[in-house]
Amino acid sequence: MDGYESLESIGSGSFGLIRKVRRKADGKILARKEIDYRKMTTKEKEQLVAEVNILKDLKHPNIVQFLERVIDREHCFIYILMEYCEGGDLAAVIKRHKESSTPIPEEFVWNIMVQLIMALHECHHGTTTNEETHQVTPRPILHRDLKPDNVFLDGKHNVKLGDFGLSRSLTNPQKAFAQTYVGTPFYMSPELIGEFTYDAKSDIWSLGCVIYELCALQPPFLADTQAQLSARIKEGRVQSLPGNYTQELNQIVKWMLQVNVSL
Ligand SMILES: CNC(=O)c1c(C)[nH]c(/C=C2\C(=O)Nc3ccc(Cl)cc32)c1C
Repeated sequence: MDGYESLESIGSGSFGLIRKVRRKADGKILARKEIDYRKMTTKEKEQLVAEVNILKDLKHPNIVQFLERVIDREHCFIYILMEYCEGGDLAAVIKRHKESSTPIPEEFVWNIMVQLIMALHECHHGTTTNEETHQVTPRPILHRDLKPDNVFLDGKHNVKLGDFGLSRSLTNPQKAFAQTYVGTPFYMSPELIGEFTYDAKSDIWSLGCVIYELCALQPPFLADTQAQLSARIKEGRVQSLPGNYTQELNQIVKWMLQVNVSL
């Protein structure tokens, strides 16, 4: 990694820490995920390969841009260079507003929601084009771990969906078929609890949880145990947003958190 100057650590992602770095050639600031693969299981290494293959195929203004992957075999490290998001993650935004007891402005919530819908549309309905044949193929990708910690902000209020460490590419786009579920329990969708399967609707459910949390400054479903949380999620009873948010926003969140919706 001689071409980069290491700066401070800025967080942790799937498999490793995230560090701010400066590219020596042009001074550009980037984010670098640093992964020590000595301790990784075979399955984790496969998951990491899948993450890189998914990330490098995704080019969209609302998805963190992958730049390059570097393998340091001498020290058993893999480095993933990605765009820097100076605004940090949404979890920190929620924490700041919760600590100061100030609601997040509705305008900001709509802005986040629209941009995350664009990012998820690119994941779920994106395509790849073969350079030789120019054949266009659907390339459905499930994020599977959408949560405030995985949503980042650049310096211009642009929203960037990040950390595809648990994402999956659906090889057969006709079948929105199941994938084994992993991810953050608070944002687990009802279909996961039942059959532990995952499809595009589940990312929409997680989006509903993120938007709800931006407004209520806490997740829509809370419990002390996984069993209690699962029961509450399957029941699907969601409190309305705080009174300062409009009925329109309330309704959209309720639609995204509706149990047994078949798209
Ligand atoms: C306290 N840390 C931060 O404010 C922060 C900042 C300024 N940037 C980040 C994170 C990322 C960042 O800046 N670019 C990223 C690309 C991919 C992933 Cl998974 C994360 C990032 C974070 C967590």
